[in-house]
Formats: sequence, structure tokens, C-alpha cells
Amino acid sequence: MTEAANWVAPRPAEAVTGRVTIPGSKSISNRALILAAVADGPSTLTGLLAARDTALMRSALTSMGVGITETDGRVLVTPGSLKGPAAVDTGLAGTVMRFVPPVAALADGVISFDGDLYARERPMDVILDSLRQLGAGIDDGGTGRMPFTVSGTGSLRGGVVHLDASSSSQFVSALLLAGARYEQGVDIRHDGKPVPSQAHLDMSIAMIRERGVHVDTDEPNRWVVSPGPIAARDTAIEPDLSNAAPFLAAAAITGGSVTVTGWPEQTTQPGDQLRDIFAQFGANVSLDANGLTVTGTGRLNGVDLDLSAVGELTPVVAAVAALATGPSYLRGVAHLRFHETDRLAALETEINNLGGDVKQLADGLEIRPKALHSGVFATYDDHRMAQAGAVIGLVLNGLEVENIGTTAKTMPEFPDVWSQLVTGGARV
Ligand SMILES: O=C(O)C1=C[C@@H](OP(=O)(O)O)[C@@H](O)[C@H](O)C1
Ligand SMILES: C=C(OP(=O)(O)O)C(=O)O
Repeated sequence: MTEAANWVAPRPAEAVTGRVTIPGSKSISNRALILAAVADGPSTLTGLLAARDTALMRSALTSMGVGITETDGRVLVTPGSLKGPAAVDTGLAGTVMRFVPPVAALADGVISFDGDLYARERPMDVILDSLRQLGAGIDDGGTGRMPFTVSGTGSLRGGVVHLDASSSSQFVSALLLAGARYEQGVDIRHDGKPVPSQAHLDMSIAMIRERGVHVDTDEPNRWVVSPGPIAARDTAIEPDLSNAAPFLAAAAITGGSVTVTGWPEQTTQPGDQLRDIFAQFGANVSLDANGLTVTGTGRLNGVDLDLSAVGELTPVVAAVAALATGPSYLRGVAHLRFHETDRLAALETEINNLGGDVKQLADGLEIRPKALHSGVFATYDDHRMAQAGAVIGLVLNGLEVENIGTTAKTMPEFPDVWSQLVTGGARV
């Protein structure tokens, strides 16, 4: 097999200006697919993301008996009786490896799970142990990781589950999404350091409530989902606001102006916090009927940010911080060590390889201003590392980003849209 050549990040001749349309949200798409698969009737999804993570989710669900057909960009999901045997490839998708096993526990038969090599390093023990507590048959050979099997009889008891979800909010979301379908519902009790990614928990709660599920969130660290049907619901998927981050960064860094179209007025997506984040970097930010516009001001301040609720924004924010005029502190993101790669180590290594001054903190990064030089930016199969490399490449000649194709995890068109925007072709 020949290695793909490194991608040379385009360096703009002038301030980056244009309009960008971002495809559907990964997190909303994969939640909508899961919920439609266990709903009480067929649902039509529009604007569904077409990327590796959503393709894996679709295959996982169809392999267990869910009907999924697509006509002119409208995806019809028809729930079927879930059954094994089936084999689920999770790739490197956290939403597939954590959200599908609680659905597999409702199937009659054996469902086996495996994924990319690095997927075997991502924590799975919390969801596997939770499913055991709820009555599922799990065989992971005692590893708490992939590969594993889930064996079911077509229904699950459910009830109280004690867990520590401080390493990933996805453990709680996974149980929230399927829990109404368990005989006793699910009563999730978290005990440990805070659960990260509150924005994604809010998204799960909002999406089940929109489908008629009752969930009680009155007590901190406890989520009680009542048993009952999940209503089918046609859903229009919002654009992926986290994937807007590098494009908005291009405006802030080069003193240009970029509009991301279709920015929702109200959303649970973590990317909505980019409005505040870019304002803190010193850019002008405005939201109107055209979308969200970030306009660079020639200033790029250092920032001190708690990103615990919106951790997936960290790689691109770190890239912007590496080009700022003052020191930055990105806090509350220790759990990024368990993402597609150890993102704190990866950002420290790759920015410092370009001459930067990045230090890992116990729960984040300290990034000090230092002149960078060109080189090769490794991406560790992490789509957001690739985006971070593209952002730093805006100010360096010929920065090479290794495996830009890894952006296909959530946005296969990233290299094309980026090159068009950065080299002057406005895109609508
Ligand atoms: O539920 C989701 O869709 C996600 C939750 C978050 O996971 P963690 O809580 O593990 O950070 C986030 O980082 C990930 O990109 C998507
Ligand atoms: C952490 C991420 O993905 P995953 O859904 O695989 O956890 C991410 O997209 O930044």
C-alpha cells in the first residue's frame, strides 16, 4: 500500500473572505439515527451528515434489522425487530462505539463490536459495565475494551445504574438515548469527577424530550428516563458548528471575514460557543439572517477558557491560540486524552515541532506566543488535528499536514472547501 502524500496547507495571499456552508452535525445526525431506529414508526431525516461516522452508524443499524433508504437526500429510517447475529464496525467513532451497544442490548441474538486499531484504546468499560448492571450479556474477555459482544433476548430489564462518566459524556448520552425502551427505563447515577461535555448531554436530553420521552434531571448527576415509546419524528439536521471552527478561525487570523450560513438561532451544539470564543480572541462576531460572521480585527489576544462543556473545539482553538500575541490557557479538558488520540499530547508535540511553546497542564494546555516555522504536522487519524494543522498553515509557507483524508470522519469535503475559501474562491 502506498502512503498518501502529505497535504500542503494553502497559505492565503490576502485576508480570507467568503461564505461557507457546513454539512450536517455529526452529533445530531448519529443521535437522530439511533432514536429513529428505536422509535414507534418511520422517520425522515434531512440534512443528515454523509461522512465516515454516519456511514458507520447507518451500517451498524441496518446490520441489526433497521431499514434505512435514501431518496434525493431524504433518509427514511424504518425501525425493524432488532436481531443478531450482526457485526458492527465502529471505526474510530465514539458515537458508534458508545451509542450502539445499548441498542444492541435490545436485539435478539449476538452483536459483535470491533473498530479501528486505536478504537481499542478508547474507554468502553463504563458503558459495558452499565449494560451488565441493566441485565445485558456482555463478553469483553475481561478487558473493558473492544472487541466485545452484546447478547440479548429482544428486551432488557433496565433500572438503576451506577457509573463514573468523568472520562466521557457519551456513556450517559448512550443510556439516555435508548433507556426509554428498557422495561424499567433507566435511572443513571453518576459518581465521580464532573461529567464533561455538558453541551452534548443537553443535546441528548433535548432530542429525547422532543420525541416524547420523559427524563427527570432535577437532581445533579442523576438522569431518570421513564419507560415508554420513543415517538418517530421527522428531523432537519443543523449544520455542524464544531466543523465551522477552522473556517471562522481563518477570518480571525488573517483579518478577513467569513460567514457560515444556516447558523441556528437556538441550538444545543457546543460549536455555538465559538461566538464567545472568537470574541475573546479579539474578532468581531455577528449573527444575523445571513449566518454567523467572524471578522478579524488585526488583533489576536491570548485567551483563558474553560472548555470542559465544549471539549471537541479544543484542537482548533489551540491552533488559533498558538498564533495569538499573548499566552493562552485552555482548561477543563483532561478527558481529551481519551479522544481520537491523546489530543493534549498531540497538540503539544505537533505545535512544539513547529517551534511553538505548548505545555500540557493536568487538565488542559498552556500555549505561549512563539514564532513558528514550517514543517510536517502529524494528525494521528484525528480529524480535528488535521483542521488544526490547516489553521496553522494559514501563516506558514508550505506546512505539510499528514493524512488530511482523516477529516472524512465528519467532513469529507474539508480539504476542498478549505482550499477554495483560503485561495479566494468564495463558496456558497
Ligand atoms: O455525544 C457526542 O456527540 C459527543 C460528545 C463528546 O464526547 P466526550 O464527552 O467524550 O468528550 C464530544 O467530544 C464528541 O465529539 C461528541
Ligand atoms: C471526540 C470526537 O469524536 P467522537 O464522537 O469519536 O468521540 C470529536 O469529534 O471531536
